[in-house]
Amino acid sequence: MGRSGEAYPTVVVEAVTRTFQVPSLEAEQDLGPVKGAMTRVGWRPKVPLEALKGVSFTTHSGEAIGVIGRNGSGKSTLLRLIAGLDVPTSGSVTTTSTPVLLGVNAALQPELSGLDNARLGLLAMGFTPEQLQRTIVKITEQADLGRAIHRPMKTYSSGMGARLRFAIATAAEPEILLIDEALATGDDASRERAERRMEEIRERAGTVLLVTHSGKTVEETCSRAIWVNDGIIVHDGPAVETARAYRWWAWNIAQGETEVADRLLAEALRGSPVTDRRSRRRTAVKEQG
Ligand SMILES: Nc1ncnc2c1ncn2[C@@H]1O[C@H](COP(=O)(O)OP(=O)(O)OP(=O)(O)O)[C@@H](O)[C@H]1O
Repeated sequence: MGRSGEAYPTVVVEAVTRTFQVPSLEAEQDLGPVKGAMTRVGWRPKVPLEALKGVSFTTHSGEAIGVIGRNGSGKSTLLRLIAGLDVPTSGSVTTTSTPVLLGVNAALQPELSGLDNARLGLLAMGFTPEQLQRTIVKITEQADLGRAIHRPMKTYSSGMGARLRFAIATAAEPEILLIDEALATGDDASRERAERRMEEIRERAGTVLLVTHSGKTVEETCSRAIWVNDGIIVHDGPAVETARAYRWWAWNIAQGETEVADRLLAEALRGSPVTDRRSRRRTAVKEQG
């Protein structure tokens, strides 16, 4: 929120598309008799892959927004575009300040200790030596790795690495924090600490965008959620409502109930509330009993 307490826009995504040109064996089949000659000279036919097909939304100060969707739906591509690590094929992304992207693969050095990685991370983010001293203490507390902070990062479990990355990225107190699945690997205690930290960032009028497959994480940590499927936004609304609609759809996919899933997707796209018929049936049975 601004000084007046009003929420203000922090990220504006307008009609964004992103098309990748990807080599495809399928396209090679279509070449017919010239296929052998063409591929022998090292040429590989490419097909366009539309990872994002016209996505628009605006985030505001003080919002924590979950971006949910199944594998390959376009979530990470969207986050990379907002971070400025990639450019849209068409459309635009505008941000009020430089976002900090915290990814599971954030570039930390496996041979260096957690502490040295934290120092390097802060220097890369432009911290002065005095600021660095103060912030290192905060990172050590947030990561809560005990003496392991002095060990090389290559000896860390994936959850320990995730905790350190989260602590480094949030120490910068960014106005816009982008998190790609980093909370998924932590245990309950570290997830709670991470959630508290996200809450602090929101309270300082920051915006947090969290990419995840987990509808549950979104319900627990976010105020709003954007459900992305096949490069388009299916639903953008309150976190609990959107995450439940997504989870119910994903459950039906997992059960092989594709017709129900297709109907739910169509309803969500139309903006109508997605009915959880399963829970309604259970309630009815309970009432009868
Ligand atoms: N650099 C790239 N080159 C070619 N195709 C890409 C590239 N990055 C992403 N894609 C494709 O774009 C689509 C969306 O990928 P993206 O990584 O954004 O999905 P996601 O929703 O984050 O998936 P996941 O949940 O599995 O991480 C996928 O079909 C993927 O194969």
